[in-house]
Amino acid sequence: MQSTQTFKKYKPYPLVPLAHREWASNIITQAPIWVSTDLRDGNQALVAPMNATKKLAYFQKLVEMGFKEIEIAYPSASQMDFDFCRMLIEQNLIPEDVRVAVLMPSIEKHIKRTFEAMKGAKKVTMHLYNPTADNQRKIVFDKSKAEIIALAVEGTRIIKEEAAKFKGDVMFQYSPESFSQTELEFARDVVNAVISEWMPTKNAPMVINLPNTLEACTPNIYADRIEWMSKQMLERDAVILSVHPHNDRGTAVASAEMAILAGAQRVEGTLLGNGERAGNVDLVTMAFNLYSQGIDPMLDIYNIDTILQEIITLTHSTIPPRHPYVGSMIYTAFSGTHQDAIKKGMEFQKVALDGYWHVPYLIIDPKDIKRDYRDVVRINSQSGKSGVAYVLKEFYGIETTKSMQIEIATEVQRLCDEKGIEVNAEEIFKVFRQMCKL
Ligand SMILES: CC(=O)SCCNC(=O)CCNC(=O)[C@H](O)C(C)(C)COP(=O)(O)OP(=O)(O)OC[C@H]1O[C@@H](n2cnc3c(N)ncnc32)[C@H](O)[C@@H]1OP(=O)(O)O
Ligand SMILES: CC(C)C(=O)C(=O)O
Repeated sequence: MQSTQTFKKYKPYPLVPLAHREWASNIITQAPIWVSTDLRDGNQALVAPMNATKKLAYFQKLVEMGFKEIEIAYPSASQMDFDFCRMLIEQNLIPEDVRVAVLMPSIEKHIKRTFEAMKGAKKVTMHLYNPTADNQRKIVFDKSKAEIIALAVEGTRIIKEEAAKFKGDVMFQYSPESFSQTELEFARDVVNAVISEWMPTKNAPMVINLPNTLEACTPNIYADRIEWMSKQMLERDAVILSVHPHNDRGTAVASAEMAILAGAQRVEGTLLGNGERAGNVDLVTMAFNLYSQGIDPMLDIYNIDTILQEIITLTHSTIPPRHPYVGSMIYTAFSGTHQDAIKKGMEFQKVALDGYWHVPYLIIDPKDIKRDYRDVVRINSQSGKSGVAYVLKEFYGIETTKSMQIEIATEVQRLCDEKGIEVNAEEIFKVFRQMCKL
């Protein structure tokens, strides 16, 4: 093995001084406020960002799924983004119950341009961000902590001034971008300075969004940070605490879930986790995680295969076969003992009286998302007699005795070994016919 010390250039992530940690004893009992950022954060990561026609088709899918808050653009970034906002507003394409969100930097001309883009919108979230992490302050902005706070407060002040003239309902959102690498005390100071400038009330709350911009710590530490911030924030009752997890360490879903345990009320993410680098948090997986715990996900995920087919066409992406809940292989077992348990579980499920799902190895009932029970078992050299019996029953309605199953499975196994790949139902039926001399 090559000897290398390069790992030493990475600093370990600091622990959080949390005296009485509460989140670890909590459970999730309801869906958070979902915010899709597919059309902004998701879109900015595509090789070919969507044009207005594609964005509109995507927007309509998000509405169909039941999203009530959708980040649609960074309007001051490009004419395309600006025009997309105008199109939605002027053609009255935003349903009454949907709030659209737009992102802007703390730069006066950008803020004014953003308000111009949103003129006529009935419900809008004006989302201000500026990076706050040490490396951003020093390297990118060459600003002191006090200057970074001043930048955030000045942006807030300008938005407040513009919002006072705006006809629609404005929700203000602030993100200390790169929160995940910002010293906690400083993140608190920036956020509290912004809250003090905006002065939200219980009846007119604002959003504080704490992004895991570059996911750099384990989900438990992110949760500690969220709980710490939640306890240190001014006007907590007038703040909707939001999170925006990214997936750099591959743990965005866990981070988001633990953040909810720690007090987050709102989650920003994308369908299938599209987004910068390793992506944003995957809201489809999050919604199904709630669903599989008996919690209403508050999103229409029942036609998810149809919706996602349209989404991946728009973004030129694919769904990995092992993607949780929605991959093509998620409800399929090849291995014999799993197939045996599934077969027995399916039989038990037919007579179960308690209304709950009991089938081993299937996280949810595939029928809930209109998948076919036939695909639950596929046969290769790892399969056994129960699997073969399952296929004969599902595809041909053939009941087999245990001794027949052993005989057929032995021959099917020989065939699989010979072919080195799975055998299909037709081939299994052929073996059955030969054995039974039909
Ligand atoms: C984590 C996120 O996803 S944040 C969103 C990221 N999305 C995007 O960047 C897409 C939209 N961005 C853009 O269109 C452009 O970057 C713009 C219009 C914002 C700025 O464009 P330009 O003026 O050409 O500068 P550039 O793209 O190089 O951006 C860097 C400048 O913005 C400043 N800046 C970056 N973020 C912010 C912010 N939130 N508030 C204020 N200034 C900012 C940087 O300090 C730098 O300023 P400098 O030129 O004085 O050094
Ligand atoms: C602007 C913020 C919310 C962002 O996109 C991020 O931090 O990833």
